[in-house]
Amino acid sequence: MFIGVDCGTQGTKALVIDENGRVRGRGHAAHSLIERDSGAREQHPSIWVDAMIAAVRMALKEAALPADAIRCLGVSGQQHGLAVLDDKGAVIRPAKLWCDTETAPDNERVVAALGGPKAWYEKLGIIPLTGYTISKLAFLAEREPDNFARIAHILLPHDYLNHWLTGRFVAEYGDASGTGFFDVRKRAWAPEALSIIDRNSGRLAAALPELIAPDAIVGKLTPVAAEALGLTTNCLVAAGGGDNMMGAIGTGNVREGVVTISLGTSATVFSYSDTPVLDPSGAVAPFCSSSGGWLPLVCTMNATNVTSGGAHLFGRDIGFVSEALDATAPGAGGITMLPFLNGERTPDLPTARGTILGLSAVNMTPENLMRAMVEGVTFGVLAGLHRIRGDKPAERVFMIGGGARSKPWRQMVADMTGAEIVVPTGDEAGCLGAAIQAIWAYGRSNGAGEDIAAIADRCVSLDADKTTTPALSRKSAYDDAFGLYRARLALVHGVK
Ligand SMILES: Nc1ncnc2c1ncn2[C@@H]1O[C@H](COP(=O)(O)OP(=O)(O)O)[C@@H](O)[C@H]1O
Ligand SMILES: O=C(CO)[C@@H](O)[C@H](O)COP(=O)(O)O
Repeated sequence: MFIGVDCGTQGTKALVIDENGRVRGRGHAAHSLIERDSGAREQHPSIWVDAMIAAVRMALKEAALPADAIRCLGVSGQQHGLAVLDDKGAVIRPAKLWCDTETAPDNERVVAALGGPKAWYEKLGIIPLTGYTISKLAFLAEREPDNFARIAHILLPHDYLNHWLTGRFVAEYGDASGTGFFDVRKRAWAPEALSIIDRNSGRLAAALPELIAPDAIVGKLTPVAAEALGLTTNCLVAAGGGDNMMGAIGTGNVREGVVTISLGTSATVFSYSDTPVLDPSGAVAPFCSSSGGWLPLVCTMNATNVTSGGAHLFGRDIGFVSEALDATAPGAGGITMLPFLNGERTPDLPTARGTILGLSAVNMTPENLMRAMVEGVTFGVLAGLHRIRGDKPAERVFMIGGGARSKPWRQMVADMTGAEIVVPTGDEAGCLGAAIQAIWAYGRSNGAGEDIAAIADRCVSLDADKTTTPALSRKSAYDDAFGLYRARLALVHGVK
């Protein structure tokens, strides 16, 4: 038996599976979020640990297995967050998250310091956008010098959890490729990027965790971790990775041609590649996969935070998202929402805020407004899909994340993209991917040579009830609404 844990923005999920991917138990615990008007979005790493313990214990209880049945555990984590520890291993301050836009001026400074976007593209293959880890380090150097001076360890969220589980400081390529101090072509740390932040960059370079391969074992659970989780110290911990990298594995997106859309707090679109995919515009993130290749990805910062916020605003629960979509027609009666509540990464508008356009006395209903929020989020995904696929339409797309639970939202994505939408069974693709990677790493540690694609083929199955066929009759209404969205985006923000 294997466990996959996914530390997302709004909560931690856990899944116990057998070696064929059959789900034996599941658990969940919510996270709180520190939000400030400045664009700050932060979480204390201790809440990730507490939520992981609660989610794993819940999943184990449902699985009703003895503690020693679990061979290996893998952790998937929200990307880009910065956890900094001092030389005693204590957390210095709350982690700034992937959706933190307070660091927008720091990112501008970082990009300029190496010679601008073109120089970044040529030297490291990546152009930092607000949200990547490097601007968070620059923020600490500039605005919190006392905290900055104490940094002895730099960790991403899943690295922090791996450290708590095993005592080791390690990172793997996929998640590390989203830091901005990583050379995505060479798959190695890039200390020259750290020298932008601190002339004494040797100190920061020494604070980086050791890089390990995605099929490596980090170590065994420490006695403290084993006791807290209800497992034994024989349980191994796999490398884990960023949540999109694990979502890729959990949808079999480990070979070319597969496309995945994730509707979590963020929305992402990604598709595996055997070779680096580098974008001189910076809009497609040139990340590495956690299965041995690369994972070009487009991320928008505003997805289910917008839709759940909307439902809350109307005094309703999350079911209102589906109800409103069922009650209204494509185009939301002419209302467009530019949903940039957190500022936005794609398009690159970190200091933007949300806008609603096209209201009239007739169309201004809670249902139309809710639909405009969902459409605004989904148009961002559609634009991302076009960037990833160019003019090659996708015939089939995996949809994952909390938003994939909504039937009419799945239909909307099918209708807009013209693709058949499929959803993996088990509901939690990030957890499933982490557990599949754990099977892979456990096998390797025992001398087995099974390929990750073969394990994914065995473990990923489709939830037949959720397969959704596009309705061509709605396509032109969505094309018109997308045209209006783009025109209004250009009008308000001057971008295409
Ligand atoms: N049936 C549903 N319809 C629409 N949205 C949903 C539904 N179920 C869950 N969600 C949304 O999914 C969110 C959680 O998604 P998840 O992928 O777990 O996010 P994260 O990984 O960022 O924490 C919830 O906060 C909620 O907004
Ligand atoms: O920043 C990115 C990807 O580059 C986000 O996708 C985060 O990884 C957060 O994921 P969710 O909490 O939305 O799953």
